[in-house]
Amino acid sequence: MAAEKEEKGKVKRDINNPLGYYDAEHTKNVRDWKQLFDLAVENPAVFPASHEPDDQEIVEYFNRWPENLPEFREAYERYVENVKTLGFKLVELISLSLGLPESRLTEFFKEGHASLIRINHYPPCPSPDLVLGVGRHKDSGGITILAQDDVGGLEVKRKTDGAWIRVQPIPDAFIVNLGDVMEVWTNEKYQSVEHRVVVNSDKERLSIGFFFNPAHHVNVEPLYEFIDHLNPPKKVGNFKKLDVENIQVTHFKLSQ
Ligand SMILES: O=C(O)CCC(=O)C(=O)O
Ligand SMILES: [Fe+2]
Repeated sequence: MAAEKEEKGKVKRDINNPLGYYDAEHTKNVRDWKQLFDLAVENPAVFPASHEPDDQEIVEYFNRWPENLPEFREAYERYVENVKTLGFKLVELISLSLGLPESRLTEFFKEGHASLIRINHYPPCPSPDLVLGVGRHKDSGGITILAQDDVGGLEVKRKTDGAWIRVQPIPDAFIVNLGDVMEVWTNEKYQSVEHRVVVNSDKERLSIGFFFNPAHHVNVEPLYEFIDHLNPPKKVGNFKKLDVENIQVTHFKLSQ
């Protein structure tokens, strides 16, 4: 147990680099019942230095690799290559489903997309009615491709009546969520989905999210194809300016 704590300490997020292990994530100022490990997808990973809209500065972050798990890096790199390919494919299909050319949206992900992988571990919780694994939120980027084990706990909010609907785990299947950036591009034709994670008292749960984010220099605004006199632009702004939480790297609250 002590050795495990020491190993986690070696790969812990710090003030200079928000990637790595973290166990004090907050959603809407409430602490989540989970531990996480964040990794960048591109190398180097380039992000805005802050979420101030006028700040043009960028920063590069490096991944942390656990010393005692040499096979982790190789497995990660293989996973990333494949999930990235799937991400580009899905965004092409989303473009086509909107009546746009196949590459209309993927062009925003070229030249260093700011994508992240987050590995979530939700330990069993003695009071599952009092806390959430992750509080309600929307993902900020383009799309999220989520792998989960067979325990369950993810819930999405149904837009028609606000009810929380459990997403039943399906073996070997991914869950794909639309994020805020997709909602802005499509001028709200496609909307990001609110979701949360509930925990339980007897089983731990694992999930891995791939957050497919456009490149840091992309100005996220409604595409002209979705603007006309009946549909004025609903949200304008920069990716950095969006009211994001949870995954935007510049938005992380650092504990030290
Ligand atoms: O663990 C899950 O199923 C979802 C986690 C999540 O929503 C997130 O990390 O943004
Ligand atoms: Fe999420």
